[in-house]
Amino acid sequence: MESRKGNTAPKKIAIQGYEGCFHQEAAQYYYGKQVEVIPCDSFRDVVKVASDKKISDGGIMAIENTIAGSILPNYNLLQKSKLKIVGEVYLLIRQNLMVSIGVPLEDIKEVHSHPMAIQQCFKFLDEYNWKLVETEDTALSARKLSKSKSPHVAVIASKLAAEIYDLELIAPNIHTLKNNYTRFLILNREEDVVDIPDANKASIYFHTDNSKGSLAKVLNKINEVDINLSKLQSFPIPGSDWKYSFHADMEFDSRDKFELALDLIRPLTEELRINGIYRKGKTI
Ligand SMILES: O=C(O)C(=O)C[C@]1(C(=O)O)C=C[C@@H](O)C=C1
Repeated sequence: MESRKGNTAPKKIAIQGYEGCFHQEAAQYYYGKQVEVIPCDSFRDVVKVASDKKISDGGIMAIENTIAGSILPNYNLLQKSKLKIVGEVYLLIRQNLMVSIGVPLEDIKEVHSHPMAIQQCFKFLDEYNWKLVETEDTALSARKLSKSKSPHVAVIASKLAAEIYDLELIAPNIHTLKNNYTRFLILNREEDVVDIPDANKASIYFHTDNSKGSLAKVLNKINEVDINLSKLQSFPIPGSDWKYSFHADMEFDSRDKFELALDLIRPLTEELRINGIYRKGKTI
């Protein structure tokens, strides 16, 4: 299921950020414009709210970006939660520098934004001697600036945020690479997950006994059944003296191949968990 646009009742979806943030854009793409987003200050809060069926129908969480890389703590949050990945969205991110109306570039002393947004603009920011201030969210930073009207603060956020909060876009498209994409995961509670018949992607978590060649054996089996390993992320297992666990994303053209891969790698792993079976996301 790529998109749930057209479904009747608007979904209540936990997102990281506020009106005008990139998570909202991802939510509107996946669930349709009528989606009711529940703004959260942190990814931890997204997981908490998304896990609570009295408050929400799930959540959306950024997981990686083509410039700034993986958001590693989010893999851990996912691992500890009972949430499953049911979809994904790849969103083109355009970062812009904005100020209170009339503030010239020379007067800027500080730039406020989400750490991932700041990281996406280092090439531009390195040309100035501004203090970089990490905040909860791009759009919230814009909202705060619209209230404080500080003549020394600039914000990195979307064009939409500049419009909503009536800020002046002083430098557009300041992200380091044109192809600046963020991948967002669509998360549902385990009990609400329905089987997606045309699923062609899965995310798994596993660790081996850490013996020589144990990871290579797992990867060889995945290759043998003609599955494309689209991402492999390692993490230290806390308290294990430098042993590692792995999160793998796999793309396949038949569900049978994926099930076969699981059967083949299960005996080679000490723990194997399926974090989600879903349709590969579109790039928008
Ligand atoms: O601050 C926002 O607008 C967000 O939606 C967060 C976030 C992220 O977590 O990566 C989303 C997309 C961009 O990569 C920058 C920031």
